[in-house]
Amino acid sequence: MTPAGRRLLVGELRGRRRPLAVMAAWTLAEALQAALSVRLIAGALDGGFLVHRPLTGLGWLLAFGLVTVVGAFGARQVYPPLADIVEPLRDSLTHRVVDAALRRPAGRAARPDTAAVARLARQIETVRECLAGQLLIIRHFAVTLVFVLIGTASLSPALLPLVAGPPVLALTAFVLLLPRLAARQHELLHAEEELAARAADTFGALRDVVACGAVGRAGTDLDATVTRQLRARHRIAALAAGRRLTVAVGAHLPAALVLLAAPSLLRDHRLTAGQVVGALGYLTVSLEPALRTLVQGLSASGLRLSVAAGPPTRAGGQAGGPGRVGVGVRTLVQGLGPPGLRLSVAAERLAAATAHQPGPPPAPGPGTPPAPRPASAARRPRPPALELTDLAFAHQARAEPVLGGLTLTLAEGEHLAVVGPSGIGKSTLADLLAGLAEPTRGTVRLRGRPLARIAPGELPSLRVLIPQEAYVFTGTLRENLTQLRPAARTAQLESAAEQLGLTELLRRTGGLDAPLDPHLLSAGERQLVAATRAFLSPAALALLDEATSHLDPAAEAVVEEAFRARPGTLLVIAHRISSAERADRVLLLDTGGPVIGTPRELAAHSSGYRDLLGHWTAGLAAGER
Ligand SMILES: Nc1ncnc2c1ncn2[C@@H]1O[C@H](COP(=O)(O)OP(=O)(O)OP(=O)(O)O)[C@@H](O)[C@H]1O
Repeated sequence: MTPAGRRLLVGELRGRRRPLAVMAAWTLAEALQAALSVRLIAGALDGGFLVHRPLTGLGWLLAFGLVTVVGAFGARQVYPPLADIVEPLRDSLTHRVVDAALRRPAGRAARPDTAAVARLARQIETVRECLAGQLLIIRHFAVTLVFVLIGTASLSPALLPLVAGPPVLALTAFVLLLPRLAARQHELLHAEEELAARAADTFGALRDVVACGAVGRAGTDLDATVTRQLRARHRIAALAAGRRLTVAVGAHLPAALVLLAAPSLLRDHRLTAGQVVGALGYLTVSLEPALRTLVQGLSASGLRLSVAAGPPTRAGGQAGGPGRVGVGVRTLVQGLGPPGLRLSVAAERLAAATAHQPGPPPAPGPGTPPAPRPASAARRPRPPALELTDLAFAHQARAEPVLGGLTLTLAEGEHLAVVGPSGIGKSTLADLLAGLAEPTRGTVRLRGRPLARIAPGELPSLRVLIPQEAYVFTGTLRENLTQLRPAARTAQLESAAEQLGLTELLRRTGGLDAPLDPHLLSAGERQLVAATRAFLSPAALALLDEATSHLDPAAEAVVEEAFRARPGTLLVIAHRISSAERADRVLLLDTGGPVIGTPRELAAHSSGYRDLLGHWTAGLAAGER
């Protein structure tokens, strides 16, 4: 247990001396039964029924019944003081955690943590339940062991060495095993959290995964995480087998030794049949269940306690060394790391489903010669970069269409901003242009080619979509940035990083070839990586769907300026007014129908655009943007 954890628990328990003392007193009453019951049965046999004095035997049994009632009453009375210990502990922990959480400064969270309250309650419940369980288990075992030893010695001192040695040996082995079990438990939790985080990242950024043709890579990543979790589970299963051995050595071995020694001890009149039955009773009825409960309880609820309140794990935002068992108040306050969500099956299926999917053919590199054009093509005027004709889309045949017939042409090199109220269909438009959704009616043409006739594998070389939820995979920054242009040289990568404002991240993470852990990046940094990857792609059409929403306005301007300067056409679904105002033209999607014009024209003639400007400006004034 870490010093912080020990301090927390000791501090909490110190204030509860009285209930602890009451609990100890009732424990003694409960233990009286364990200590006397077998002795009384042996007395009934040896002093009563075996010597043909049934009334004496019944007297012993009556005493046995009384002791059992006292023991049961004692067992019942243990719970009120236990509640007096753990219930205030829960209140105290909740108070400390909430207090610390409220005082914590708002940082640049990697992503919003909406489940924090539920996790907080669960972690505290775990600590409370496990602490109560631990107190009961340890108290019960200690009392049982002492009274089993005293009871056995009172039956026959000759049995004591046979009964005392193995439990002590087993306990020592178990105590030595506990830290390794704890370490394995942490390892498993870590693997489960990593899997949950990776699955959430991948599923959350599925649009980006598909848009940048990284389905195979995402599947491989998930597969590796699933394998790590499986290995951790195997390791913990192997260690868990050691717990059964502990019970066998601690309780079954002494019973076997008593049975082996009994014939010679009976022959030498150093032992009676009743004493043999009594000793076996102590071992099988009292010691074995107490030891089994201790071993299972400590390695299950004890490790749960250590994990619930132990060091934070990587997915929780901090490195935590395995094997550090403890109730860290800092962890309770800060961490409350993501629960080990059991997504392994889903992730395994995804990995299996994507393992054989063919990826897109490699995008042409900078040095790739352009495809030969037919002689007649040289004479034809260059087609527009993007042409939408009567484009309509509905999610279902009888559903209200999201887009109802949009016609629009974008020239090569043009910069269009798309604006409109939430839910009007901006992302749907981006999906249609990226080929991720099929129009219900109308056509999309990229440089004159109908999108519907372009093979999916060719799409990444023609258009690139950067959605709000960016996909960054484990590997190096170089691998992430060259996903869409594998042949990009270091100088190109560095220049792109410079233009998009990624240099600081490059420096912090240790350069292009240093390992990159996506979970250590903020949402904005992930967007920067995705934007730089898209910037480097050979696609002439870049579609930014609120792709810079997690960046501040200055960083957003840097990214958009870089894309404006890049050869090709730019369509930005605007997140801020500044973004729309930078564009050559603005497409307003509104309930009254689409309107297009320069920012100035729309401000002058479109009441819908003016409404949006007002909304944005009010937001700015309120400090929202
Ligand atoms: N899979 C779906 N099935 C049915 N309706 C959907 C589905 N996905 C989106 N919609 C609906 O389609 C409409 C357009 O959604 P879309 O995400 O394109 O809007 P948006 O303008 O991008 O919104 P926002 O600015 O909030 O991102 C919304 O009303 C949305 O609820």
